[in-house]
Amino acid sequence: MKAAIVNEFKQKLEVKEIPVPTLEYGEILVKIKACGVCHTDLHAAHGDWPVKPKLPLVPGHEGVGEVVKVAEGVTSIKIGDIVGIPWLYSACGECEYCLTGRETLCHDQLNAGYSVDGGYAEYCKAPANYVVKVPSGVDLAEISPIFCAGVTTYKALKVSEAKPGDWVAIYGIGGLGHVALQYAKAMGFNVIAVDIQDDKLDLASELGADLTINGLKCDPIQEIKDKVGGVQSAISVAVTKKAFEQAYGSVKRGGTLVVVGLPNDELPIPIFDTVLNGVSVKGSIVGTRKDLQEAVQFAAEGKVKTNISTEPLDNINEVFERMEKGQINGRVVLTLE
Ligand SMILES: NC(=O)c1ccc[n+]([C@@H]2O[C@H](COP(=O)([O-])OP(=O)(O)OC[C@H]3O[C@@H](n4cnc5c(N)ncnc54)[C@H](O)[C@@H]3O)[C@@H](O)[C@H]2O)c1
Ligand SMILES: CCCCCCO
Ligand SMILES: [Zn+2]
Ligand SMILES: [Zn+2]
Repeated sequence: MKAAIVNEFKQKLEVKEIPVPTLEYGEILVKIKACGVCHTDLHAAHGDWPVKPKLPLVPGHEGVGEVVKVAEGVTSIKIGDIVGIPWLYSACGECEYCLTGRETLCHDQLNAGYSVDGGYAEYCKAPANYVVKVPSGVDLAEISPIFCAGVTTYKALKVSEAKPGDWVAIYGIGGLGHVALQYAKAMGFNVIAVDIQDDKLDLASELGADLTINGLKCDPIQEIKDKVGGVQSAISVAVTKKAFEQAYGSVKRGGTLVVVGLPNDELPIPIFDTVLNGVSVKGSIVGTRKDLQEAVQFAAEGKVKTNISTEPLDNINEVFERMEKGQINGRVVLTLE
């Protein structure tokens, strides 16, 4: 099968023929139709983070497609089902986290497109118990980004504990941020979109943002204080440290910063201000299978619409170059025949 392979960090991916995965007990084989390109895939290809991915690696954790084979032990999925293979590829199912609805914190989890091969390929295998079904009648390229960008930002908004009517700021209106603001609106929040590129902010306005701020043209902290007195929650899904510092400074007393974006950097948090203002800082990683089912349902009902452009798998290196330059508005989705 055709696949895009990371052989070495910071080198171009190689698109070549590799064997179709063989199934083990409880696994399914999915013919991938579409796979969104998450900035995490670029971090993986660059070896940006302290925990490195396997090499060689087939990236991709927004892969969706048709089940073409099921192994012994599979009961929940059948041939012909349409499913997605998310970041949470598998977990142990037995630890304190798996037993309390926090499987994304499982120490024994595997991650698609990072610790095991993912969706940048014609076929991808996965444990049947950790894929999530796609409702019928849904466009596969459009639903693909929900399998990471969607579930991650939906979960982050839940983690923020904002209430309907609260002001919420989304820093970084890229693949994650452009769906984050839609989930926020659907959940009843007032939304401020912050980015450093006007085309992203134009998209944010089209998608329903109540206020947009270009962080290069003014100080978002001051602007947010002047306009709404600070936000109850700030969700940072940007890729540079500056956004996280600004997001922290935007949060009003008793509010929450949810850290989602993953520049390999530090976030200096002022101790005195954090205590005096009773500010919470929470990390949030993807979402559980249940969160994903809910996030998919929002999209299937038209409450969230991904802004996508499609590219063939062969163009992945050009797509990564554009992503690195911040030239992708919304999400690029790789399509496979
Ligand atoms: N925690 C998780 O579970 C999780 C899940 C998915 C992605 N991520 C991470 O989230 C980050 C974003 O992913 P993506 O696919 O949306 O990336 P993207 O490249 O599509 O979007 C990043 C956005 O950040 C904006 N940005 C950059 N600097 C900024 C600044 N100073 N202020 C405001 N905006 C700024 C860019 O203009 C762009 O719009 C990545 O680091 C990715 O690894 C984390
Ligand atoms: C810690 C890495 C989290 C990445 C989630 C999928 O983009
Ligand atoms: Zn991702
Ligand atoms: Zn576990």
